[in-house]
Parts: sequence; C-alpha cells; structure tokens
Amino acid sequence: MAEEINAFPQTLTIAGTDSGGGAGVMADIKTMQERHVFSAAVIVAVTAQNTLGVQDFSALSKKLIDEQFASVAGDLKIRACKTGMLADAEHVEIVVENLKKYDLGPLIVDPVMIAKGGAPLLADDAINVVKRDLLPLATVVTPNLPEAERLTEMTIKTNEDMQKAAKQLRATGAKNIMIKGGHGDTEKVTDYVLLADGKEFWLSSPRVDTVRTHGTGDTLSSAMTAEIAKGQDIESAIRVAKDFVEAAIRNTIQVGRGHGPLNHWAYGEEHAVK
Ligand SMILES: Nc1ncnc2c1ncn2[C@@H]1O[C@H](COP(=O)(O)OP(=O)(O)O)[C@@H](O)[C@H]1O
Ligand SMILES: Cc1ncc(COP(=O)(O)OP(=O)(O)O)c(N)n1
Repeated sequence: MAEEINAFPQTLTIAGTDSGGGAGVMADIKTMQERHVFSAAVIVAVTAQNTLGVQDFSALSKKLIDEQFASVAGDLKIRACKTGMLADAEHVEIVVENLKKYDLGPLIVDPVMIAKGGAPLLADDAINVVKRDLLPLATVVTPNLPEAERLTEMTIKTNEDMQKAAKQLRATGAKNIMIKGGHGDTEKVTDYVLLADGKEFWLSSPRVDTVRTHGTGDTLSSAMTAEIAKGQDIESAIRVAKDFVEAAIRNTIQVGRGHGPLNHWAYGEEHAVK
C-alpha cells in the first residue's frame, strides 16, 4: 500500500533565533518536538542573545525569507503555523505577503515586541502594521500585558480591562484572543481568553517565584500551534498549552546567569505513563 505523503502533523514557526537557546525559534522547536509534531522554521531575524539580554540582531533579506517560505511550502504540508519576532514593519509585510500566498493552516500570532531584558524586538512603527495586516489573518493572537496595551492603546490593570482589550483586539479581525498575565504582580498568574464564538474563560495558576521565564510566550504559542496541527479545537489547544508552559516554568532548570530558559521536558515527564 502506498504511504500517504505528508500524513504526519507538521508545523511552521516564522520567527527569530536565540543563540542562547531559550526563546524564539529554539523554544518553538523544542516545544513542538515535545508535543509530537514535526516543526519547520522560516527565520526572519538572527539574534545574539543569552539569558542576560539581547546583544545584537539582524533581520534577513526579503529574498532569503521568500525562498524559505517557498522551500517549506513546496514540499511539506504545514497544518498550523505561528509567528514570533518579526523585527520591523518591512519584515511584517514580507511575512504577511507569504502567509497570503501559501496555505499554511491556522495562524497563531505571538506579537513579540520586547524581550524580558528590555531589548526591543519589534520597531515601534511596525505595531500599526501588525494590527492592520497581520492580526486579521490570525486564528489566535497571544499578547502579554504590555503588548496588549500597545496594540489597544489602553492601560490594562484589572480583569475588566483585560476583557475590554480582548474585545478591541477582536475588532482587528483576529478570531480568538488570549491575553497573558505573566507580567502582572499578583500571587496568581491569570490569562484571559475570548473565543471566536464569544465564550470567555480565565486560566489561573500560582505565580512561580523565579527569574527563569525566558521564552514563556514562545513556548505557550508553540504548544498551542502543535495541538491545533494535531486537530484539537482551539479551547483544548489553549488549555494544553497553558498546562505545558506552567510545568516548564515550575520545574526549573539551572541554565545561565539571568532570565533562564524553561524546562521543555517537564510536562512530558509529569504526564508519562508509568
Ligand atoms: N512566574 C510565572 N509563574 C507561572 N506562570 C507564568 C509566570 N510567568 C508567566 N507565566 C505564564 O506563562 C505564559 C506566558 O506569559 P507571559 O510571560 O506573560 O508572556 P511573554 O513571555 O510573551 O511575556 C502565560 O500563560 C503566563 O500565565
Ligand atoms: C528571537 C526571540 N524571539 C522572541 C523572544 C521573546 O520571547 P518571549 O517568549 O516573549 O520571552 P522573553 O523574551 O519575554 O523571555 C526573544 N527573547 N527572542
């Protein structure tokens, strides 16, 4: 019997690299591997980065980015994709063009703007381009609190503010919204989800007292992408992703002297059949 070509669930991350291994494409691929999907990558930018900060970065040429999209789309069957660091307005446009050109499945947009150490990973003038051109393509958008504030031009302090911001983000055309509460200072971290059908829910877990939170957003959005590629509905994918990142933060690994990376094995080990 002939084997079905491309039957195995395949995902694509469209993002920047992290030489320190904790965030960006590196966190995405580790997460997707742990969630048992195959992951391809279109590199938009290369960063010189470690747990202490971002020392430098450079975005790739349009030609090389277009060629990466063509190579991936010309061979693999991508069932879900995600975006991360997109650097500037020009590169957001390049990515949008390619997302419209190829069928890469549902799109999860992690609107990465600033690294934990404070380095900007998206130029200020790109924020409007993200809102206008990228968010309308998004199946899910996953801003953290500062990103949601920039995208909505709102101050977000309360649960009601999160609900209001999510509604405003839905008006951009993004279908499902998850506002992440990692940057708050409450005892519990609470994320807010507003689904396309109007259903809303909160995901709350104890705040882990650690500085080792480098790549949390990447890990969450990659786990979500993987579950969607396997055919899970959006709500289930979001819930698995939250549990996955929570286990990865809670089961600290000692790597680096600053904002250390997560433990991408943790969820798998906690859920292993013994
Ligand atoms: N200290 C923490 N303890 C537990 N969960 C956290 C912690 N920090 C972040 N999270 C969770 O990690 C995920 C990513 O959130 P966040 O850190 O806000 O995103 P980003 O990495 O994009 O800044 C969210 O689900 C959030 O609730
Ligand atoms: C190359 C690259 N992409 C994304 C990020 C930001 O990752 P995130 O998950 O938001 O984690 P922190 O930077 O907040 O730790 C990055 N640093 N580098």
